[in-house]
Amino acid sequence: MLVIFNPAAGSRRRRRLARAMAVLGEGAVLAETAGPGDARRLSERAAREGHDCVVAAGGDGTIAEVAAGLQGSGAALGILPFGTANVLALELGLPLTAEGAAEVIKAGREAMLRPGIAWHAGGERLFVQMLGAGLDAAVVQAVPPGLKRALGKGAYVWQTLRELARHRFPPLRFSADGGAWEEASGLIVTKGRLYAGRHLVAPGASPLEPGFTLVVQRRVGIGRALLAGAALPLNALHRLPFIELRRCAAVEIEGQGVLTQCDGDRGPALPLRIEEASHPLRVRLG
Ligand SMILES: Nc1ncnc2c1ncn2[C@@H]1O[C@H](COP(=O)(O)OP(=O)(O)OP(=O)(O)O)[C@@H](O)[C@H]1O
Repeated sequence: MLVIFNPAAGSRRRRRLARAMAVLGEGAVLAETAGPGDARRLSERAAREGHDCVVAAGGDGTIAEVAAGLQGSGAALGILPFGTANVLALELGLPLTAEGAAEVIKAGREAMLRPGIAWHAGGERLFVQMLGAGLDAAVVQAVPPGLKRALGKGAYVWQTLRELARHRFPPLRFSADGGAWEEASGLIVTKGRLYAGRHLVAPGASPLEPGFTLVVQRRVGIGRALLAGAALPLNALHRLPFIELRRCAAVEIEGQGVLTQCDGDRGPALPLRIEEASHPLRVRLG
């Protein structure tokens, strides 16, 4: 088993890693990332070398990179949720303690995770939880890493307020399952039901099921964005009249000057097409 550790994810990481490694025992080998892209390269190599399980020790961005490297290999994904938001771990009901998460990996029970793939001009990008286009992506791309380490999720709230002062809400266009093109101010394409931690955005959705839920934001300006920000922690975003939920199997998105985020990290430039990854992935679950 290879454990791929992102030392830049979350906070209080090394002590937690040591506790998890103690539970995983001598069969677990540790590798550390030095920057973006490393987790994918390391997991690809681990799968080629025949590791049966590759563990992502980090946040959703690290998990997505490890999952991308394991595509089609048959190796299982393990998760040590050491990130800031840890949305996938919350979604799957994994323990957030180092020891608890390591016990789950060791126990070996599994389910099939069904990631999404965004095809874009530069290639493909796998995501395990969601891709967002619009204001949330502008926030993700602008949040200073130091602030994220200091404030955790609070850094996103702070950055959203700063971003609202300058965001122009450029419109995007999307087409779901080959249907007519529609306009929106923002779009979340999510596999799961949670967003930015434990906040409910797509009731009933699961990253273990095929397909996506579109969280379509219509004609949003500063007022509606503030309303959405207030509704999110109350798990009431989907009840707002300018939010529409829709299930689909594939979606195309385009838009000038609209940014994207993938699992909480900088996403690819538009236009892009999102569909199901061709290979589901074994994931260790409690
Ligand atoms: N050694 C490193 N130094 C700096 N950045 C790194 C390093 N290794 C990986 N990264 C990058 O760190 C970024 C953030 O990682 P990750 O998403 O796992 O943590 P997080 O943002 O704290 O958690 P979450 O996504 O759950 O909020 C990823 O884009 C990853 O590519």
